[in-house]
Amino acid sequence: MIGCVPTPPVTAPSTDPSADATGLAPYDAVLLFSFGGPDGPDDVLPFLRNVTAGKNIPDERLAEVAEHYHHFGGRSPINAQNLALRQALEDELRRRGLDVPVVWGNRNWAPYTRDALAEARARGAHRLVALVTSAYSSYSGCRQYRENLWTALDEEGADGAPLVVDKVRSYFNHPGFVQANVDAVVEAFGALPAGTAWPRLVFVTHSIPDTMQDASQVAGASYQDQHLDVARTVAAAASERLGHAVEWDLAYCSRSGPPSQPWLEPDVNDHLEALAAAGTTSVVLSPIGFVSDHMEVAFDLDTEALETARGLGMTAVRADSVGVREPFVRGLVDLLLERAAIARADDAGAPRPPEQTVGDLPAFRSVCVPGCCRMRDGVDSGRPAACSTDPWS
Ligand SMILES: CC1=C(CCC(=O)O)c2cc3nc(cc4[nH]c(cc5[nH]c(cc1n2)c(C)c5CCC(=O)O)c(CCC(=O)O)c4C)C(CCC(=O)O)=C3C
Ligand SMILES: [Fe+2]
Repeated sequence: MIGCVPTPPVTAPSTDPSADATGLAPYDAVLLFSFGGPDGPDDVLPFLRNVTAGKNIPDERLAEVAEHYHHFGGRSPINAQNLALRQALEDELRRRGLDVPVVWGNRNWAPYTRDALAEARARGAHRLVALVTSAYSSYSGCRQYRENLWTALDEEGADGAPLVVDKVRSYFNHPGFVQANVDAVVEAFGALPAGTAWPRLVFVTHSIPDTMQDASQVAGASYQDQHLDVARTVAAAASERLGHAVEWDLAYCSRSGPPSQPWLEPDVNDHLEALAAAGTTSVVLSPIGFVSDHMEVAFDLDTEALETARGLGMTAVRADSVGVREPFVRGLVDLLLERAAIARADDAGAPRPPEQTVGDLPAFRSVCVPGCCRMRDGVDSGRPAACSTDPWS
């Protein structure tokens, strides 16, 4: 009936690829691969030392970040969130008749990557597919995970045949991730108190050093451009759902280098001040740079940025990150199946299947090119990394 046509979903309904009998073959386990976080006050300092080893982070910044964790009882929400995601993935895999274990490992805290690989081996796995809990490509969200994985594979496989691990592409422009963000933004608009002025939508992500931003372009589109692509797509879909044009910006949080080192700007707090000065009285913050409401969201946004907004007399609501929202979890399982179909095509020397995307950018590579996401423009981090065609891997 004309006039009752529902808004087309961002996710194009697809035939369920798991209907194909090959399922996740050649993979026999899934690695949920994350950052890690402290489980109690005694973990905070050793965790921070793990994260910042070899990094140029001033001591004052470390002390300040330790305080963020202690403010929440010395415990990051990230581990419980990863357990919930693992459960949601297992449930969705079972729902589709895909019976493979999901093991969980972190770069910076227990359970470590190496332990997860050992668990997968104990459960009979030989070849794993890894899902990184970072949707975007840069040294921090791609290569650093692959370097850690290379080391963990080397250590875990020291006494026998190493496991093989392939990685799902950076999935910022996968329909499931985008759809879950659209849903969260639309809900956040609905959560503003009645009578609030039409808000500005401020997308937020983790700041990175300008040098890392420059280096990220090797992957095809820079870290910043990946976010701008998602922001545009989410804002357009949200405008359509809300029946009103949404004006948006991209701002950054969690900068941590020395002040002399340029990082991506504007900082979300500075940006809120600029918006207030220009007459904006209400905002929705959408943390598109993060997949769960971990410490960077709980502290930098919910504690700091919302406080800044209140101090400026603004009405502010934070949209959820994608977490275990259904379109996101479904999308991750679609990505696992997509990666398996790519592996089968590559193994057979056959053409790869099409990959689903939304927005203006193409699907990112499943196997990174040499030097992908290297730390500094023109200079490799000098460490071998898994899941790439680097000559040493
Ligand atoms: C792009 C990006 C993501 C998103 C992609 C992804 O999710 O991977 C991310 C996520 C996270 N970052 C996290 C925590 C920290 N990040 C730090 C430091 C840094 N992050 C960076 C970038 C990113 N970080 C960078 C360029 C640095 C400087 C040092 C370096 O070059 O690596 C530091 C050191 C102290 C500080 O200076 O803040 C901490 C404690 C947690 C855990 C939260 C929890 O515990 O709940 C998570 C999920
Ligand atoms: Fe990469």
